[in-house]
Amino acid sequence: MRELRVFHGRSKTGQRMSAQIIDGKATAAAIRSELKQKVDERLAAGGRAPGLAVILVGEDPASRVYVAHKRKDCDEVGFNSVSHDLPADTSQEELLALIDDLNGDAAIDGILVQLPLPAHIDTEAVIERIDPRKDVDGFHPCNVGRLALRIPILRPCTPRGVMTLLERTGEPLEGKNAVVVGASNIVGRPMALELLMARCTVTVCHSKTRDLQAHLAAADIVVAAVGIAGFIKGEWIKPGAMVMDVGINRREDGRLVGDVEFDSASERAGWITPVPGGVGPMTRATLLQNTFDAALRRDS
Ligand SMILES: Nc1nc2c(c(=O)[nH]1)N[C@@H](CN(C=O)c1ccc(C(=O)N[C@@H](CCC(=O)O)C(=O)O)cc1)CN2
Repeated sequence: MRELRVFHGRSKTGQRMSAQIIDGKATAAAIRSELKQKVDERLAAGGRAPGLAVILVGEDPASRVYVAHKRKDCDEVGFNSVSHDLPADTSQEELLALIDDLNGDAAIDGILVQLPLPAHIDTEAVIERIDPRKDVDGFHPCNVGRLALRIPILRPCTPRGVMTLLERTGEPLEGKNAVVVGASNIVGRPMALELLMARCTVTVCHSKTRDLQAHLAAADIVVAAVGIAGFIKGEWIKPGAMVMDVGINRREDGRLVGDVEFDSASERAGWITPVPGGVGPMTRATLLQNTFDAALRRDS
């Protein structure tokens, strides 16, 4: 794995570590650089820049940061990004009308509506209004359905990003026991479909799962997506497991941590993603890949 940072030593808190750290930031940078080259080639051949519309409704501080990063990423790779920052009291009808306009806009290949939306807006209705061919988040029922049928076109960004990281380790995935902790629509469920497509044996655990530790004890791959800091303890990890931490939780002291106790898990895991710098940057890079793929498909 080109971007792999191997770390056999001691962590900041002095813990002995044996896991190989998967550097999502470096992998994401490599993907952006590959895309930039493809965009340059496309422009040189007389094509147009892929266009991404990014819609933000309201003032959620984290969403503002994520959206700003996505726009910056577009600039870096030469995409045309169009911003729609709407006030928190935007009605559902206004948002749907904007999506209708963007669905019909020939310069736009991808439409992204940053989540979460304000409570008065029906998120499912908004996602379903996006033309599936422009649904670069991969959340539309058509795209999730295609993934379930193993004929994906646009795949949800975080799970696709996790698969990219797993694949770039060079470890065979086929036949491995994979446990996904969390069953959300945007991560847990599509993650399970991705792992199944890679021929893993997949278990999805959630808040009603009876013996999480027993499932994890057999897990060669763990994907943690619960949104609770340090929820998964290091001693629950099977020695040598590949641990992919999707959680991004801000502690009271301001530090960002994942859903997995990193130091203790690093002593047992074979591979592990850090937080920050693991899966998060891959979500952004995969959005760019999806937008490029959508542009190619619309042109063909
Ligand atoms: N329409 C969407 N909304 C949301 C998605 C999504 O995929 N589509 N996912 C999350 C938020 N998200 C992208 O939008 C996202 C979150 C975090 C990161 C990231 O790079 N995190 C960094 C740390 C960032 C920080 O310092 O705060 C990291 O983990 O290293 C990227 C994308 C919910 N909404």
